[in-house]
Amino acid sequence: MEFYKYQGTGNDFVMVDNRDLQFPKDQEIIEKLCDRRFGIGADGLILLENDEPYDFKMVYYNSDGGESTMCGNGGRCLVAFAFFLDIFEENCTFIATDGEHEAEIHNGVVKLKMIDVESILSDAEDFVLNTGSPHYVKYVEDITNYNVFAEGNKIRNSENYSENGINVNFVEKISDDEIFVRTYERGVEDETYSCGTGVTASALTFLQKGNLTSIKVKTLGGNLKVYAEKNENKFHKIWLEGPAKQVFRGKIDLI
Ligand SMILES: N[C@H](CCC[C@H](N)C(=O)O)C(=O)O
Repeated sequence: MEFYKYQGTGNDFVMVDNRDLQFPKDQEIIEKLCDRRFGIGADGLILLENDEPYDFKMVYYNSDGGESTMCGNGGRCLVAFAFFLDIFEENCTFIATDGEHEAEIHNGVVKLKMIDVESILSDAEDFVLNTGSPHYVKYVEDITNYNVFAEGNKIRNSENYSENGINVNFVEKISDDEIFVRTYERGVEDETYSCGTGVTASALTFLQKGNLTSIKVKTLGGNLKVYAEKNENKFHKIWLEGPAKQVFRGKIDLI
């Protein structure tokens, strides 16, 4: 099987052109392909499929092999992959588990439209919202020394969230228009170098307090930007922008 490896600010994915629908959608095979010792190694695996009238369809799996909800960085990488395959020229639309998305690519930077966010809930001083995947957002001090794995694992497996899981984002304000986000990801069950839907969720909790319509977001794997328009406590016209790169391509036997 031919595959491509992409990364979007360090969140990395095995990409497969599955327009012939030949890929075996088997949890053990996908988990093995994502294994960093016994397989290709990735945070997730993404299938590109056909789905008229859209330019393509996104099917996303976490590295535990389970099919999951929307992946923002994966969506950006899939747009770059579809562009590489000459599926579209500059702008595209695709369908994913959370609905349809528009996107554009310029010089390796992908701008992806995210779904509208109807509400931001509170859990004590923290926030809970869904940006295509479920996210918990907690503001902390000294984020570079914060124990993201231990604290993220605790919240993800706590009574309120253990059944369906949740991605846990830790945020520190850097300036009036920049935050730093680190994320413990559901289905990877570890910290990833960035999480697109998590960066989006974190950005919205920051934007809800002021009048900004965009914010810069630093992650371990690189820098992103989030644009959003507020309408009371709802957000729309939400865009996630950042680089998406093809790292290598290869062939692998699936058995
Ligand atoms: N692990 C997430 C999906 C991928 C999210 C992340 N990689 C992103 O870029 O949004 C979940 O199961 O909810």
